Amino acid sequence: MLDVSLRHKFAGFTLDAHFTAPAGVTVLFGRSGSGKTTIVNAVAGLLMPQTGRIAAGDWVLLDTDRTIRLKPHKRRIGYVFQEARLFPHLTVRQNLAYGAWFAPKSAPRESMSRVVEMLGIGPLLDRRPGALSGGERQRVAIGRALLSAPRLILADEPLAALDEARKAEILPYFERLRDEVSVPILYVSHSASEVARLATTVVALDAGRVVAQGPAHAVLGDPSILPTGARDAGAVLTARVARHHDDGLTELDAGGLPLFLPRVRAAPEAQLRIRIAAHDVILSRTRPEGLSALNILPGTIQDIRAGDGPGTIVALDTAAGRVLARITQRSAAAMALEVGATVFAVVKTVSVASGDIGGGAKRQS
Ligand SMILES: Nc1ncnc2c1ncn2[C@@H]1O[C@H](COP(=O)(O)OP(=O)(O)OP(=O)(O)O)[C@@H](O)[C@H]1O
Repeated sequence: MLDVSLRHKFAGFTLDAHFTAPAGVTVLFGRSGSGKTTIVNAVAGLLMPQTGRIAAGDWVLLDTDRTIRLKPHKRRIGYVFQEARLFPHLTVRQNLAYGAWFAPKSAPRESMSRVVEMLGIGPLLDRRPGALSGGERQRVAIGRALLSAPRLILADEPLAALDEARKAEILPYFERLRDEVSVPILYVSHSASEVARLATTVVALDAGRVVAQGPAHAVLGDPSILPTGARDAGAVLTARVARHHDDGLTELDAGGLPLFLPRVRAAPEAQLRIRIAAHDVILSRTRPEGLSALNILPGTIQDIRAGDGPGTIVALDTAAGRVLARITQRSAAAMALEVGATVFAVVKTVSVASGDIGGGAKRQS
């Protein structure tokens, strides 16, 4: 468990952030300038906040009241940056061993063989970084961080420099880390898809303050938060793979409701997390018929939030979970939508991007 409490003033910007990161992935999520990097720098020890306390369990990194200020290299943090920053003259095996070299000898740590297996880097061990793809390099960097016996892993936009294919390659490894490693992971992102797939906990930031923190489905499903704006709005559902159909569709069971997606590579019974973008959802007052869309989720409206423009976000609770819909204020008025009303959310099967479907997530309540 990581506890962070920070206050720091720059000219024109005040950071006043307090949050707790339990096991799993805690994503610092907010638009540019909201304070993510300032927090990361304070946790890393590169910025000395005017007041603050940072502790990973009983390991105190900073406590300005008690004048505890550990130097960056003493903080026992495993870093994963945008670029892998491996030593080019060392093999993958030697780069991994370098991480372990700095771990205190008595510290509990992951074994090299487990880390190699978890990240699928066995075949790469004798290569040098120059002979690896960007995604492979990043997996090695994650391994190096894990082998340093960290109290905390700090991942600062680790996918930002990768193209979509490479992101898709790395995300499952972060999912495994989240589900199989007990070290808390503090992960910075401004990508709603990444947050939806990875976050155990979301810390939403705005102008230096934490505006919400909690499980991903609760924070992303709250239309009053929207850390990166209404365009990015989208709720997260958890569902189980029911069966694969011959016509290329996968049928999920989402709280008893069937949800059809283009073929998902996951075994029957696997638990998935699915982000449904709010702009891909259509609302209807009556159950639609004669429609090409396969997914129709009945629900009850919980909240209606008009934006600055012509749009409005409608939040509804369905048996599958919270769904957000972004529609025009004109439509909301024409349909006389109100809290408590029953509506049907229509989600096109092909609109759910493969990057928005993640594996292994246990729903936190
Ligand atoms: N050393 C500094 N001196 C003065 N102001 C600073 C300093 N560092 C950051 N700031 C200001 O603090 C605010 C938060 O910046 P920060 O880099 O933490 O945001 P961010 O959420 O990480 O943004 P991005 O996603 O663009 O990296 C910004 O307004 C920035 O200009």
